[in-house]
Amino acid sequence: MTIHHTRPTLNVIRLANGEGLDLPAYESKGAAGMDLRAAVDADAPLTLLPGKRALVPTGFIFEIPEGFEGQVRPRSGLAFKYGITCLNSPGTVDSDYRGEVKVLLANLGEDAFVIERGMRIAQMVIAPVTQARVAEITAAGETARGAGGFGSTGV
Ligand SMILES: O=c1ccn([C@H]2C[C@H](O)[C@@H](COP(=O)(O)OP(=O)(O)OP(=O)(O)O)O2)c(=O)[nH]1
Ligand SMILES: [Mg+2]
Repeated sequence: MTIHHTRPTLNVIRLANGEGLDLPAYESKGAAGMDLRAAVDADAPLTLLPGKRALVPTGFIFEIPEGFEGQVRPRSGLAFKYGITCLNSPGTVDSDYRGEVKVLLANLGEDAFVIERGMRIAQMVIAPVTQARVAEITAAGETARGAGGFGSTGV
């Protein structure tokens, strides 16, 4: 992949429960997201029953650079094979958040899913964001679309 811009640095702080875990990493040269690993106890894998959700620790604090966000997204393989997804997808990690990043996994499959320590459970995309100024006005500007939406152009 040709990098067309300066790569921001993501500072990470390893927590006690992250001891020994691989750093979040891009698994291929052009991967959009870095994979996040489950920091569950090695002796106590987490069993996610069908229809249930769980907040899974990653073992790290991330200092998301200002002007960016972390988007926590499902891994398509886990979704396809087991129905495992991120309930709040995409999860939002704010640049001023200094707590442990966690992944809200949900099991939409039919079978129990066991999450072992170090398993790659989700991926995080670092994406630029803009904070808009909010300005209240009295009438919206006219457009051809107007108020048409939700299928107004056909399906
Ligand atoms: O998948 C996620 C989503 C969020 N967070 C953390 C980082 C984020 O900065 C914070 C707040 O997330 P969000 O704004 O989505 O949740 P909220 O319900 O609005 O909580 P808050 O009132 O703390 O903003 O929770 C995670 O670790 N993982
Ligand atoms: Mg919030």
